[in-house]
Amino acid sequence: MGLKVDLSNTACLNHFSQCFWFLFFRLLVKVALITGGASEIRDNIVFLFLIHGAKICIADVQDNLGKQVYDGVYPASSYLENDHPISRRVKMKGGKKVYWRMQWLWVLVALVAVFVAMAMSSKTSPRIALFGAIERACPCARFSGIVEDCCCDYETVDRLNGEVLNPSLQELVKTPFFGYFKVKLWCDCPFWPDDGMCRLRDCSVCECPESEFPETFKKPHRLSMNDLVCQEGKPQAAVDRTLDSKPFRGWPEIDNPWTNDDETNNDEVTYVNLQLNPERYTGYTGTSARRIWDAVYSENCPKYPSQELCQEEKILYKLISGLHSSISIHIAADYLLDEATNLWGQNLTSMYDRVLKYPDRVRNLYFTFLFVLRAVTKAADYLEQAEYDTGKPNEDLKTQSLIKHLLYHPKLQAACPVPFDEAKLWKGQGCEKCRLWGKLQVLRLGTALKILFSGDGQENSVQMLHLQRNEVIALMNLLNRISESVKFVHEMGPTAERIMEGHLSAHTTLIITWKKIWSYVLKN
Ligand SMILES: Cc1cc2nc3c(=O)[nH]c(=O)nc-3n(C[C@H](O)[C@H](O)[C@H](O)COP(=O)(O)OP(=O)(O)OC[C@H]3O[C@@H](n4cnc5c(N)ncnc54)[C@H](O)[C@@H]3O)c2cc1C
Repeated sequence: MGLKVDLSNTACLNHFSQCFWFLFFRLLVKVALITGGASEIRDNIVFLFLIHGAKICIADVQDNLGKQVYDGVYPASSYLENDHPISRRVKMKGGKKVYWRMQWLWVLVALVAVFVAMAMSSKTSPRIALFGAIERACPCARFSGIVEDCCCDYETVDRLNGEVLNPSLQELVKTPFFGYFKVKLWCDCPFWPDDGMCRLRDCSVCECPESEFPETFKKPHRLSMNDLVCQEGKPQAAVDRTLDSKPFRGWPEIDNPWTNDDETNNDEVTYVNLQLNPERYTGYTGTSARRIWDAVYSENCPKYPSQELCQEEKILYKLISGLHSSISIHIAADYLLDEATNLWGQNLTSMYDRVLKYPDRVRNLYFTFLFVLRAVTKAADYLEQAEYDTGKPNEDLKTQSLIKHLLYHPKLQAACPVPFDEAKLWKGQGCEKCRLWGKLQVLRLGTALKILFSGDGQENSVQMLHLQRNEVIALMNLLNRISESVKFVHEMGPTAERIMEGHLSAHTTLIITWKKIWSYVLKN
């Protein structure tokens, strides 16, 4: 049959998409797509439905040759009216009942096909149940086994994070001790002139009045020189020491040699309430923001991804990348969706485009989490004995008990006692290479590095570790931030991937399907 139908005819297509059954079938196809049906079956279902819709559409066009083309909605029920070609044809074979039976047959066939597709895909892909409930499988089937260079597997990390770490950390960062951070927000950029301006109001930091900042934080505690044991004639290197039986000796005001920031100059520092300054989308984008990341990567990992990189350099790269992933996840988790209405929410597309699409970035996030967790557990004795005094005794007791709960939780001890084995790295004295990190200006990671690579790597060393109050605050907040990112990836990652990958394959499928319809129509 040499039927010529112009499928680009908009009236036809309008009518096409308004057909009730076609929409219903399309819904079923969507379910098949979301559940990740095997591509062959999925294509055929789409093809089948579109052909059915096309037949109705063709019949309409045939029926209206020489008449005015339809305008507006043509409801499905009108197929059953007397003057409609299909219902007329159906009536000749027994009237409306036969027609309806035909439609139910279609529905039955469609449902069977969808369930077969779901069953076939269930072995290989994470699932969404038919009515929207997310089945909690592994975060992404791709991430299983031991986290590279670490001593725990992905499943354990997700479980421990969900059951122990994240809930405790969320509580901990709300306590007064961990809620305030002393920071020098303004300093000259050593790399290029920068006005530090960004587009959104949300970019600016909400500083807190000095009166709100705990009094105890303002009294400096200087270590006596007896506490400092010189190493290679550099007193600043002497603060890097492993732990002894009485680790905590008050909060010192000594600069961290692993970072460039000098927060000890009290004239220029401001106090921020971290709860009022969540890490989220700030509108800091474009070349300015990207330039910073470029500088961070090129300064610290100039040869990446060359094979010549030594283990230490690879670790440095993974830490930066993991931190970068965590920041990107937070931006996506709390995004300004509509500036006009000030609507905030999750942006799963951004999360997918910036992080999930690149499995290495997810792996680096998990790696950084375990690295920082190891720093925290290694400093357990120190952190347990530290004073969390903010002048609010009840709150401070709670802080102390939360710290103990976190550090000595039996599940953590049992499942992941040594999240990362730093003993395999930086065995030599001094480790000038590691001091590259000083350029990072990232106090948080700097603190983790300071704990992990203090002293000469001997577990029994009696030399001392001294942490600033600000460093401990930064460290626990960092652990919490990465814990949030890992949790978000675990909970929302599969949905984001399914939506994004579904979109991509839906577009591809549609193009292929239109081609099939076109050649089918031409042949018949
Ligand atoms: C320290 C720091 C903190 C920031 N905090 C915020 C914030 O709180 N809120 C906010 O809105 N913006 C923040 N920004 C800016 C934000 O990180 C992005 O730079 C900005 O949103 C622009 O993003 P982008 O998509 O252009 O790519 P960027 O995130 O700028 O990435 C630049 C390039 O780095 C590579 N890359 C990206 N991610 C990774 C990864 N995980 N591992 C390896 N390579 C990667 C890619 O090639 C990418 O094109 C921060 C930037 C920095 C440097």
